[in-house]
Amino acid sequence: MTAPSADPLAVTGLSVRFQTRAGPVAALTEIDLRLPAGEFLVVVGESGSGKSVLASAILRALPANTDLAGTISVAGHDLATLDRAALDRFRRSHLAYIPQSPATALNPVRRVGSLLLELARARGLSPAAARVTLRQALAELDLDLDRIARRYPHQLSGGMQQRVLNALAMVGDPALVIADEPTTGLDADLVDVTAAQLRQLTGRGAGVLVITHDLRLAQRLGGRLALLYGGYLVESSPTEEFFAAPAHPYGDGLLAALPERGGLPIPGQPVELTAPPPGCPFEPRCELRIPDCAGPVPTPRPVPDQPDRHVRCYLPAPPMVPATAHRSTDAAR
Ligand SMILES: Nc1ncnc2c1ncn2[C@@H]1O[C@H](COP(=O)(O)OP(=O)(O)OP(=O)(O)O)[C@@H](O)[C@H]1O
Ligand code: NI
Repeated sequence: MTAPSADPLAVTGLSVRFQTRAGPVAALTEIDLRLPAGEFLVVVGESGSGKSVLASAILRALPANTDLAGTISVAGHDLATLDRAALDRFRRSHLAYIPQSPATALNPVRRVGSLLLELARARGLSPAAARVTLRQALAELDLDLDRIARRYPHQLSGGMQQRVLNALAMVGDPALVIADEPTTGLDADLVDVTAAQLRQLTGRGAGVLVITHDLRLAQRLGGRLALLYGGYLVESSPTEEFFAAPAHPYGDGLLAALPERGGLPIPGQPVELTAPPPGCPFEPRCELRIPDCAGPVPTPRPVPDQPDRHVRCYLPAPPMVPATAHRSTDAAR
């Protein structure tokens, strides 16, 4: 069912609008993304920037009050063309999804063991193979399949639920793995194991999309980084190059907010998605703004001399300086 040469994920011109009583919420606007096999795509951005909506859009799990424009292809398939049953089969067999709130992700009336084995078998494994793979993935995360098998999901702690879902992603050969904050509630050792497991998945050829607040985790995973702000993809860069010198002023601000880089929070408030500014969404908070930034929204363009980086920014020479360098004057104020 998978086209062999297709990327695990390709998103073109994706916009998502929620119709609410307060008016339309512009959760995502004109997003283009590509995730090749065997690579990481790390999505970062502050709370409300649209990260989880992106995951839901890819999974076609958005609520009914949603207008979606653009195309999303998973392993060469446009899921919009599938009916409910085919969509469900496709998701179970080709996709692994680690949701942001594991508590609501596991069927509350099913015992953990039989639920996990059923989900593992949907990825095409025999019962025996499913059991072996699950047992091993759980053991790496310090969980014993036999000890948790007869429990119900609510009888597991939040951290255990997170680990159960992370382990499930390791089963079979999903073409695309989407992990929304996979390290929530895990201590440093388990974060290490989780990073290693995600790396195993890329090693086996999966495309792995990781959504995270944890910039250190993003840096460790590498691959490419997609920076969201107010529902726009404001920068797309190799992760290493982003951390060396972000191209977008918002990226620069995020890094400057890290404790080890000065801990200066970005001034101002996130975008009001029911009434976004007419220009660049970051303009009201941007210390480097120029008159152009007030509108219209800049289109993505390659960073000068770095064709594998794209930025939505009017600055003729985007920051591209080691983060915090131009903020030192603020710190001295
Ligand atoms: N069903 C919905 N109806 C209306 N607005 C919604 C709906 N779902 C999400 N939103 C809004 O869309 C925006 C993006 O939400 P999203 O959950 O993607 O943020 P996020 O980047 O994942 O944040 P966090 O880091 O807190 O998880 C938010 O302003 C949110 O309130
Ligand atoms: Ni989220």
